Parts: sequence; C-alpha cells; structure tokens
Amino acid sequence: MTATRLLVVTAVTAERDRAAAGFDGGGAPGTHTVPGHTLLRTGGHAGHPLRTDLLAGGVGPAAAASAASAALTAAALRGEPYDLVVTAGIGGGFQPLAPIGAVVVADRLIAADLGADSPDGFLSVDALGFGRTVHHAPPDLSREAAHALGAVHGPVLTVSTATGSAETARLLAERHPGAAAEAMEGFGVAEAAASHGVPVLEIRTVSNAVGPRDRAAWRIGEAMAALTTAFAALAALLEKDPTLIPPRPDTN
Ligand SMILES: O=C(O)c1cccc(C(=O)CC[C@H]2O[C@@H](n3cnc4c(=O)[nH]cnc43)[C@H](O)[C@@H]2O)c1
Repeated sequence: MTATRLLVVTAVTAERDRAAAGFDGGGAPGTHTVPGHTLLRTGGHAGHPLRTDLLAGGVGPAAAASAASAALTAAALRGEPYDLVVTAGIGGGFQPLAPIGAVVVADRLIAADLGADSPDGFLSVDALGFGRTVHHAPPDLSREAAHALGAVHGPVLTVSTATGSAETARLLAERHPGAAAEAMEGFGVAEAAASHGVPVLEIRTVSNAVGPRDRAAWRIGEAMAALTTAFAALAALLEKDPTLIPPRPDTN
C-alpha cells in the first residue's frame, strides 16, 4: 500500500519543528532539498501509512506560495505528488470565537486584503472580476479534522499586515462574517496547491487576539507547543481514514 503523502508548510522553523514532533515517523526526521529549501521528512518507510514533508517557507503569502510551489513541483517531477497540503502555524484569533489557546481549522482560506480600496470600501479581486480570493478546504476532511483537534471550524483570513487596531479587526469581521482567525500564509499556499490540483487544509493555533496590538499578551510558546498536539491528532485521523482526502484527479 502506498503511503499518504503530506506536505506541511509553516512560516518559520520553530513552527515546522513543532508540527514535525506530532508525527510518529518511526525515528528522527530525515531531510531532503528542493530548489531554495530544505524539507524535513517523517515516516514513509515500509508499512507506514503517512509520509510527511515539512517546510518552513517564510512569512507572508508570497514567500509561502513560492516555497510550496517549489516543493509541489519537485514532488510532481519525482513522480511522487502530494495527496494533501497543510498550511499551519500560529495565528491571531477573532474574539470571542477563537480565544488565545484555541485551535482553528479553516473551512475556507480567504485573501482578506487582496483587492482595491475605494470611497465605498474594499473591493476584492473576485468582485473586480480578475482573480479569486477564496479557496475551500475539502468539507468532510476539514470538518472531521476540526472535530478531532477540538478546533473551531471557520474561515481563516490571510493578510499581508497583521491586524493591530480594533477598527481593522472590526472591518475584517464585518467583511468576513464568522472569520475565526487571521495569519499571513494560508492563501499563498492554497494558490500553489490549487495549481497542482492538490487539496489544502489550514490549521492555526491562536497565539494572540486579532485587535489592538498588545505584544505582552501574545502566547507564542503555548501556541507553538499546541501545534504538536494538533498534528498528532491530524496524523491519527488520516491514518484511521485516509479516504477523507479527496483523490487526485489522475487517480480517479
Ligand atoms: O508585533 C510584534 O512584535 C510581533 C512579534 C512577533 C511576531 C509577530 C508577527 O506578526 C508574527 C507573524 C507570523 O505569525 C503569524 N501570526 C500570528 N499572529 C498573527 C496575527 O494576529 N495576524 C497575522 N499573522 C499572525 C503569521 O502567519 C506570521 O507567520 C509580530
């Protein structure tokens, strides 16, 4: 039986290493390189159901998309395409839905500031007719993952500037009803995954509230540690039911 192949993309190495610790790969992770990046690899030996590559691609949607694209392309050229891409890391939580310490699994990954300003307010690129601003996670997978992780299940916004005022938080929540979290990479990774026809999931552990910048209130260490627990639960779910991942188009 072929192992399910996962690509996990974080912004920084601390997030990558915390995520990797959630996988029981049967030993210390190995490494391999793709142009511009070194990936950790767990699992994948004979009889192991999951093979996971983990990549710290940098902060922001452009760095994340570039890194994810390099890994996806290298895997496709090796003839070993990924089955699922997971974009993950710490994030800001919209209050009161996702308090500090919560975990969020995205049902939708939304580019919240991709568009144009106008006297009448923000116009997204899809409203303008020249792009898209939303990617959907596979519904069954994201719902079951949220349940398994004890997570809030809702939209995760991708922004290029972390929110630092009550006014911006209010505007984002008004524009995206039900928004659970914001971070800076998800939509970029989703664009890369979509161009390869690979489904995407986003997991955020909440380190801070979306709102007025209050650096002293951030709980980065706790949110980093929560990534390990979250990925252990995700690995258990996918080992139990790999059919939650929609099949690749070429295996239909
Ligand atoms: O303002 C600061 O002093 C500060 C210190 C450390 C880190 C930051 C970040 O903005 C980290 C961005 C990084 O973490 C994710 N993240 C975490 N919380 C948020 C948020 O509320 N809004 C957007 N991104 C967040 C993000 O995905 C980046 O990878 C600031």
